[in-house]
Amino acid sequence: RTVELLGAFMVLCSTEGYNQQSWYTHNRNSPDFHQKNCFVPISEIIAVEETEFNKKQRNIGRWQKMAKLHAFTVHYVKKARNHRWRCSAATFWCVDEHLCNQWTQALKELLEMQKSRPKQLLVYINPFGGKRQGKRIYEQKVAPLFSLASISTDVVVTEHANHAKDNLFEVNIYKYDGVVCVGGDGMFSEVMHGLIGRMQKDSGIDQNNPKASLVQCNIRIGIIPAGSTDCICYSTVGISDPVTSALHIIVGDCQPLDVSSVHHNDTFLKYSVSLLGYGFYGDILKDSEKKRWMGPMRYDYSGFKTFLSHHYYEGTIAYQPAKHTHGSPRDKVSCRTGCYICKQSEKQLAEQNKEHGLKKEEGEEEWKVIKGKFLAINAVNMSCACPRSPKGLSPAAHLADGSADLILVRKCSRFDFLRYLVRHTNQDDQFDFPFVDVYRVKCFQFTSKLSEDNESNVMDVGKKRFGQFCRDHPACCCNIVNSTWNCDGETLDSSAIEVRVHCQLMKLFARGIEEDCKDEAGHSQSSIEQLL
Ligand SMILES: Nc1ncnc2c1ncn2[C@@H]1O[C@H](COP(=O)(O)OP(=O)(O)OP(=O)(O)O)[C@@H](O)[C@H]1O
Ligand SMILES: CCCCCCCCCCCCC/C=C/[C@@H](O)[C@H](CO)NC(=O)CCCCC
Ligand SMILES: [Ca+2]
Repeated sequence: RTVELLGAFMVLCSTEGYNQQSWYTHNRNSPDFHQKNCFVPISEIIAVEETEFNKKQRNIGRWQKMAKLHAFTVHYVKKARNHRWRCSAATFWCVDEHLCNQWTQALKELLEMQKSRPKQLLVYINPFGGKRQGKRIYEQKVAPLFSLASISTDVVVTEHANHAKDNLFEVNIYKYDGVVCVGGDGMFSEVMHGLIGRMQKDSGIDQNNPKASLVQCNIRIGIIPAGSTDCICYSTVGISDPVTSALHIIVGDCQPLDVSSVHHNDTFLKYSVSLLGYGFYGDILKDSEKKRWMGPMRYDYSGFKTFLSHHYYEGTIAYQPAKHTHGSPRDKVSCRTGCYICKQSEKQLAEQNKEHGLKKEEGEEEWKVIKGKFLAINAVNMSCACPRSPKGLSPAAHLADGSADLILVRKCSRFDFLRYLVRHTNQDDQFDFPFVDVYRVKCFQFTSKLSEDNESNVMDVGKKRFGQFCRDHPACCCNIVNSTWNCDGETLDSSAIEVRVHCQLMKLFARGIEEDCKDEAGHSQSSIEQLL
């Protein structure tokens, strides 16, 4: 019946940007049917509108003589290469007004039934993130799409750091279906801290207790990338592109995300979803903060400088392996949309929530301890893929499996460290070095040698006399001063930390990275023939 009804229509298909338009009849038997037609699941329709014909369109072929034409336009998601989404449109027209209304009505009803779609959003824009384009990106690329999809918004352009976070403790967040942040990873982090913090406050949970069972945050966060690294957006969508992200928000996607809590001596410091990095990435960040005026380039500058300085840091790591999850960091099983490993963790989480047994178990499990000199200690909750490194720091890390990958890069030569870094940009295995170890963990603790010494009150006069460098090996680049922890792009004040992964603590408007299944002609094989 669907095909019959549509047979009565002519279709005007316009491609991305509404530039090239072509007219054709909807006839399945015509030879070019499969080239010109696309199959769009209802879940990927953005909006349906009644359409007025303009003069230009009316002057076409035999339809010119008709008294009145009736039409509706379907705006839908068009999947392009490299996970990029675009808004495309097809206008259906015919002479039968009743038929046209029936179709418009039916499609609108189907859209109404998409319950996961947001209707009201709270938007925070950081006008100073990345290349300072946040406001323009939102106004020109995102707001028109939200309006097309009939999403109403309350927009706050931030005036200072922590504006968004503080605001989230004051507003009635429960009237929104989601919070959108326009900016980079730092802006996302602010919004996440605001939302998770607010949820704990409203539920009477003390964030300073490292063992507290945190309350999940069901208000989804959407990220419109406008920052310098945009690692969280890239790792959860597959591309850093504002229009693609806006469309994932509109269709109401949902991607749960693991969040790590970071504590020092029973004091809450921060949450982390991407990178907790000590040594190399901590030093890059510390140096780059002084060069914010350089924009995203600051990371290249500080990265080069930090690489040359080649500092090692001595310390002790204790961790509990993540035995609950089925994957391992070197199994080459990437986390993709509908990930089986993350689904298994979700089931376990639901069972644990029923039994409240998690905490007892954790206390009983063994801790592994590693002492050493490290160039970098990186704990990642997700792959940390970004345009600089499309496969990321740990390519097989999972977004929502309740674990983090702990990567230890021990003291090695500059040349070896460079080989390690270069492997983040090609297909070779970056863990296949004798000086690199990687573990999948559910919690870990770190203490630097310096704080251990201070705690045991062994104050070495030599340290003071020789300043920053190691007394035993003055030429070895082994730093007596501590490095800084880089927590999702922000520095932590303490070097001794205690970290615990909270499985699926929050949710994003995303669906994880889709398996790319474009055929030669660019048609998506995974589209479901639901509508046309
Ligand atoms: N109006 C503002 N003025 C100054 N700082 C702000 C303002 N709004 C937000 N911030 C702060 O700016 C910091 C950086 O912002 P953001 O993450 O958007 O950009 P970025 O650092 O360039 O990108 P990335 O985090 O991806 O590297 C955030 O930590 C946020 O707290
Ligand atoms: C010879 C070429 C070698 C190139 C090697 C490239 C390796 C790049 C790996 C990039 C990993 C990014 C991890 C993401 C961290 C974010 O939470 C954080 C906030 O945005 N960004 C940085 O700390 C900024 C970190 C900046 C890294 C350069
Ligand atoms: Ca994870």
